[in-house]
Amino acid sequence: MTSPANLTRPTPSGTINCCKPNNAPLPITDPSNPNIQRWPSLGLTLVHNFISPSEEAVMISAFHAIDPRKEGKKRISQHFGYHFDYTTFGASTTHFTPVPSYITDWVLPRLPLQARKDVPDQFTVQYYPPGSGIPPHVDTHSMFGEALYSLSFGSSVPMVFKMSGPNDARKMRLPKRSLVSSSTNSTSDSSTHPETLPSEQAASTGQLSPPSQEAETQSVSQDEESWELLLPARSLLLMQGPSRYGYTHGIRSRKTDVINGQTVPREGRYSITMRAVRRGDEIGCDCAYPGVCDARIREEQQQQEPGAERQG
Ligand SMILES: O=C(O)CCC(=O)C(=O)O
Ligand SMILES: [Fe+2]
Repeated sequence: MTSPANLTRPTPSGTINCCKPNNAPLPITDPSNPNIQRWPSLGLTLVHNFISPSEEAVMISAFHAIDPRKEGKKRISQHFGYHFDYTTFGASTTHFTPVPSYITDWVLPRLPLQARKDVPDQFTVQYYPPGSGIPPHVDTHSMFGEALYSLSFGSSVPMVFKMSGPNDARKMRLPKRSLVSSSTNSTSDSSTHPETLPSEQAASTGQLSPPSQEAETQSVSQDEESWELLLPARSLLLMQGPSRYGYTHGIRSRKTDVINGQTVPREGRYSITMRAVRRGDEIGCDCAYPGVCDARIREEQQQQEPGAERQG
């Protein structure tokens, strides 16, 4: 399917190129590949038909071979690749869950990579039962490479984007809350969940309104500055630049979506979030969004600690 992504919410004018009728950002279709849409000012790329329907069916079966649950309200996560090490605040070199062949054979070789260091080595496969979502958040800046990938399958869903503001910055400075989704594979204890990064444990800075079950009830706010991007089944979303560092993304918990003017019941959706773990000296961030940057928040908090060395 190559239909254009459906943008159903308005965005404020400003740095984003907007369009009528809904004032939402318009994509540019790659002249040499109609499956690829880009929003250059946001750093977003959407690749339609990234996997085939038969590959999708195999991936769904593989997920449920590990966890048969399909009902319920909770997002279910499975984790593959390198685990986080809370002692080093980086990736463990020993704690690793083998990555399934559907990822190594079908997904990784097709990723649009800017650089070799962007090759993801941490994978979160999630199942969203119908009606469930993920609260708005910014994926941790310092611990992962810039390129964040999300492959959707099973069904389509609108993802909500919103430029972060003071309220998001304030939330990121609150003490950590429960963060865990329902995880079932042997490797999916909360310490390996990418939503529970060391930075969050220490400083509650990993993600905004972290994607906890408790927070699932907290719907993504319906305001004029947010807008939705329909992620079709079998499409790959790449977030870089402003969409990676400055915008929150999330999925509203709701039973139906309005897609192209039609009310459509939510179906079960799967996604694979793919990230490249940063190690050693690579850990850090100098983005243009310090309000929601875990590296900056950590610096602030270190300076506030009694006995911390103060510069100047
Ligand atoms: O399900 C998705 O497409 C996105 C999930 C996400 O934002 C995350 O795991 O950080
Ligand atoms: Fe995310």
